[in-house]
Amino acid sequence: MNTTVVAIDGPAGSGKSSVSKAAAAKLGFAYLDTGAAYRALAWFCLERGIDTVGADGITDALSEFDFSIGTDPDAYFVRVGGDDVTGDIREPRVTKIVSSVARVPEVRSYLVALFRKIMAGVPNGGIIVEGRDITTVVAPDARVRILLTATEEARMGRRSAELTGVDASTTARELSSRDAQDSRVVDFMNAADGVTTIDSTDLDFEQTVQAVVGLVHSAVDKRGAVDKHREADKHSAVDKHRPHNP
Ligand SMILES: Nc1ncnc2c1ncn2[C@@H]1O[C@H](COP(=O)(O)OP(=O)(O)O)[C@@H](O)[C@H]1O
Ligand SMILES: Nc1ccn([C@@H]2O[C@H](COP(=O)(O)OP(=O)(O)O)[C@@H](O)[C@H]2O)c(=O)n1
Repeated sequence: MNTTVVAIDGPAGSGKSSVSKAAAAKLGFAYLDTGAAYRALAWFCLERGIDTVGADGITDALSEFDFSIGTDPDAYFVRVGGDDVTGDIREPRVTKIVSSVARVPEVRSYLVALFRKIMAGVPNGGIIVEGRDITTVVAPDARVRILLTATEEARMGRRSAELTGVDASTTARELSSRDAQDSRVVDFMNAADGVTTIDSTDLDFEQTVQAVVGLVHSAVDKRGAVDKHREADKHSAVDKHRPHNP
């Protein structure tokens, strides 16, 4: 079966993870959170006491980085070796260093290859893959490519609502400096050619999920129509060339 790949990029707090997971569940698709892999590697470096200022220690760590992730949107998990790190990778100490880990070219090529392998092995009819470079690097040929945005104010408001006990202005400062650092590696603020922008600033969560699901449905319907057309053309070509037996 042909897997429908849906690629979603966007800045921190735009709703990539939560919206992609909910949309995947609605569509019966798999879900791949690529940011979780960068976070898990950052967590692994902290556990091992690896210096993340220089790139060498991080690159060396890749050979021992035993990462696994759940792609069922209803049974999401992130593991490193025998440790379930699903919650730990969201800790502020990980968020603080993740961009330093993600800027290393060897890390990016290693993880991009891993993402493609995971995408190729999904059992479902489709997969939603979300991150920063999915529409441009990981899956530029995806059937549906989306840039999910929201104003900085909306994104910061959403993120600080999630992080209880952390001062809102600290969250805002950290989010904007992480976006700035990440933007130096890949452009996820501007839609590449052929990428559809969904601005969720004035949409609630359900409306945003619906916008993604709607784009997927129309792309799949369009593809179905093209396939039917091709099939009809094929048959008429066969009929044309069939020897006429009176
Ligand atoms: N359209 C929306 N309206 C309101 N809240 C939203 C919307 N989209 C996402 N959220 C909430 O914003 C927060 C950040 O979303 P998240 O999926 O973690 O973003 P990202 O993965 O892009 O960093 C979550 O609490 C999520 O439920
Ligand atoms: N495709 C991706 C996904 C994430 N990342 C990095 O991983 C970090 C964490 O990603 P995330 O999606 O979990 O971040 P949030 O937007 O959820 O806060 C980002 O800040 C980037 O540094 C990346 O470089 N490329």
